[in-house]
Amino acid sequence: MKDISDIHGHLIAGEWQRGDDSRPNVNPSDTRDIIGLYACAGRDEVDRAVGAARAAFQTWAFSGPQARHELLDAVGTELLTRKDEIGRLLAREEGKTLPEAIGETARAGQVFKFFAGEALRVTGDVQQSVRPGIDVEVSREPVGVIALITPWNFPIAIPAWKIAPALAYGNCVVLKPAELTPGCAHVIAQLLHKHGCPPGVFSMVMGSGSVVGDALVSHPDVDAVSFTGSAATGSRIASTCGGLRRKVQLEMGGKNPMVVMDDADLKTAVQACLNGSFFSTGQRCTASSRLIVQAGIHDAFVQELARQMRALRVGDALQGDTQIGPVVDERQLASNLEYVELARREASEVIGGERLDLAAPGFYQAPALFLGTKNDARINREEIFGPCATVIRVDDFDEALAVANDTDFGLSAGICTSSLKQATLFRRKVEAGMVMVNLPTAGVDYHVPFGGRKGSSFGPREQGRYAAEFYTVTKTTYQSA
Ligand SMILES: NC(=O)C1=CN([C@@H]2O[C@H](COP(=O)(O)OP(=O)(O)OC[C@H]3O[C@@H](n4cnc5c(N)ncnc54)[C@H](OP(=O)(O)O)[C@@H]3O)[C@@H](O)[C@H]2O)C=CC1
Ligand SMILES: O=C(O)CCC(=O)C(=O)O
Repeated sequence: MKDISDIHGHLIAGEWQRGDDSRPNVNPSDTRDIIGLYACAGRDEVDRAVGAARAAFQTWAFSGPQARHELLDAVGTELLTRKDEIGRLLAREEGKTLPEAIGETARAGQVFKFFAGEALRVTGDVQQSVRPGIDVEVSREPVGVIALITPWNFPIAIPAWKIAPALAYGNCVVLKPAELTPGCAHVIAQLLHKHGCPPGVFSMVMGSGSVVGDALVSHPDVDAVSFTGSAATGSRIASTCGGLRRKVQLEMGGKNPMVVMDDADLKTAVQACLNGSFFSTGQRCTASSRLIVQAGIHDAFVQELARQMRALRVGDALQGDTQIGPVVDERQLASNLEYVELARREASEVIGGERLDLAAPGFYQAPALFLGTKNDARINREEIFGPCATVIRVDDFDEALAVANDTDFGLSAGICTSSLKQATLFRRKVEAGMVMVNLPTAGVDYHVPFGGRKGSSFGPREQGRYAAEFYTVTKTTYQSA
């Protein structure tokens, strides 16, 4: 029988609340390892959290920047100081390797510190009126109560890059982390609580998307929703928010192209693709999932990439020599394996991709390359979200660019080339929110905008000072002098 005192509770109105339902947080590297029990909320908890946020809003909105700066800075400092320990928890609950997990925790710390600075730099405009004797001021104000819904693949960085700007600009927050990975979000909640976040300013309610997520998105007292996750859930949230005329920001999937031109440095191109396609087990919305390779370099590139891919060590995320951790859970692994089966029909050759049975029971999969594919095949249209990349052979730059842009998504795009002309043309013409030249499509900075075009994103950008567009509303004031 489970002991209720062991359950990690929700944070609502400044208090830890357990309820009586909970779910085990399972280590995907070794399913015998249960990290802890985490509470599962229902609609009542959501109501209480939103109510507490509404009640706290007027005070927090007018609290001034110093308190916000100090809170965010303290949380950022502690995340950085404890990055090894928290990174270990992240690797244990999500399955990315320890260095990746520690790096992500450090990134979350930097995000908090960045927005601690932004809290001191909320600016507006003073303009001259077209009418004499009138001053015009454009100022930014907080939006209100913001619901944040986050996925499992970046369980600390994504909550951080939504919570920190929301609080910096004076909003109150209710966070619902992914049910698969609540541990890191729970740590952020602990730190906000510990460093004096006033009751109701930040609440965290754990549980399933269909209950807690849905209750939050449709709650009458929520003013805005920021979501990262699948395109299907994102579309559903967009229609609910549209109907309610509620501000919404969506970060969804990608089918990111990486173009490799004949004149690319082979070593650079292979490294960029190895990293972009397979690191973090391919579970990144910025992963390079379509490798678009010019005919002249194609065979040498594929041979070298396949050789290095096969040499990648798949294993327990916490083991020092592991390069590719497990897939996050059985459902995601089953979905990846279905795509491998589909690739057997749609590609001319499949390398790797099989389920691996290692010493510990976990969700292990060998990285996979699907060769000789056509861009209209399903494996090139749908986001797989696993350690799988397709290869599409093209004749020249124009064809590479056309294939790169022929997708419903538009998050990140890369090119490997030594030609300044081709790099420049690609930067200008590719339909993506982020472009990488001689770099992996995944792996971004914490202080500049993040987001895409077409089916990948909706609403204003996340991160950097551009985050203010979503987390504030402008007010234009006219005053007779
Ligand atoms: N762009 C990205 O970064 C990500 C993309 N994905 C893509 O999505 C696929 C499925 O992953 P999955 O985790 O199921 O993604 P989801 O879109 O289902 O989950 C993302 C978040 O939304 C929540 N959610 C689910 N349903 C609803 C709902 N009806 N209303 C409100 N919130 C909801 C989830 O809660 P809960 O998990 O608790 O049910 C989670 O917190 C992956 O295979 C991948 O292709 C997934 C994760 C991240
Ligand atoms: O590539 C990165 O660094 C970020 C990717 C990301 O945010 C995502 O996959 O959701």
